[in-house]
Amino acid sequence: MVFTGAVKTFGRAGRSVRAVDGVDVRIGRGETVALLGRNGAGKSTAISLLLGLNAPDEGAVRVLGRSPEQAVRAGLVGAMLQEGRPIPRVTVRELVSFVASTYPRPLPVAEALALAGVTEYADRRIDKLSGGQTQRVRFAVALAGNPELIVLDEPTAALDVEGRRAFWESMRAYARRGNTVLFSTHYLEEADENADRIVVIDRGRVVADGSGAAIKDAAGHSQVSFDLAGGSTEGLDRLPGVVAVEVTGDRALLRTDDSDATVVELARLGLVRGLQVSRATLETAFLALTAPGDAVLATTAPATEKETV
Ligand SMILES: Nc1ncnc2c1ncn2[C@@H]1O[C@H](COP(=O)(O)OP(=O)(O)OP(=O)(O)O)[C@@H](O)[C@H]1O
Repeated sequence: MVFTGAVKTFGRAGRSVRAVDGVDVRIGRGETVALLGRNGAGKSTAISLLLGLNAPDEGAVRVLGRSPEQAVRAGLVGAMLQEGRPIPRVTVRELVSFVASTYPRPLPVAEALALAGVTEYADRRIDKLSGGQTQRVRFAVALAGNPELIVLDEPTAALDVEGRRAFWESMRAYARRGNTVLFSTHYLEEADENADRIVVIDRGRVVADGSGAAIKDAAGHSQVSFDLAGGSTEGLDRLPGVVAVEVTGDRALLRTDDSDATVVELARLGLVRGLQVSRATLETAFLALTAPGDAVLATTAPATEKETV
């Protein structure tokens, strides 16, 4: 799956929004990729381009070597979108069987039900299920055609903790079969826990692309603080890794992109009283990347060695 300089603008000249503003992303076969961004960042619009629901104004989007429309028509792409269709008054098994019958090479129905974790209530009517159960039925529907790529737009938005856990377990079982997954979320932990790679999107642009660890390293500085105990602050900004120094009262706070090196040098200097280290989190990185105003542009190595979907 490849976005090449993709642009999608809504509205007329003068009052237009570039919802997707020059996106270049390549996803390899078998990868699980999270599209992470705040509300209105452009995630759903990017997904609509991928599914052929919208056409890019500029650039191109290709899926499995075809146009998105062709890939969807060939049953190669399954999707679970935000706006739920009305829930039919049929059983789970009836719905999944019907959807499977419309594809050229569907999954056996029992397999789709098992993968989505809905076997237990397969003979219940969908309109009698809980929100979490319904969401997993929607996942079973997306799997029914045996797609190679599945696209999930904020799949766990309305789920409680247990519902989320169960949902991600199902998603990972599907990914382990060698399939490709792209999901959007604004939950950082979900992206970090369930994706091999995170693409952070902000104001329609990709502002970071890499593993959770790489994004943390690139944009989220660790903090090292210690008591000055009356000592001087001279030279602290030149310690290894240090990118910023703040002093509050008698406490120094160093922002560093290599906390180990900073701590080793502080220890050598004997500056260890009340020493505390807080590691960069994906959250600090995400906030830095999507800060209002000029975003910190930090794109980490996106190159994938896997065959492109
Ligand atoms: N059909 C449309 N007409 C006009 N503007 C739109 C349309 N769809 C999206 N937009 C605008 O494009 C921008 C990106 O929206 P999009 O829905 O892609 O973001 P998102 O990251 O999916 O947000 P959320 O997390 O809230 O779902 C927003 O400013 C939105 O208002």
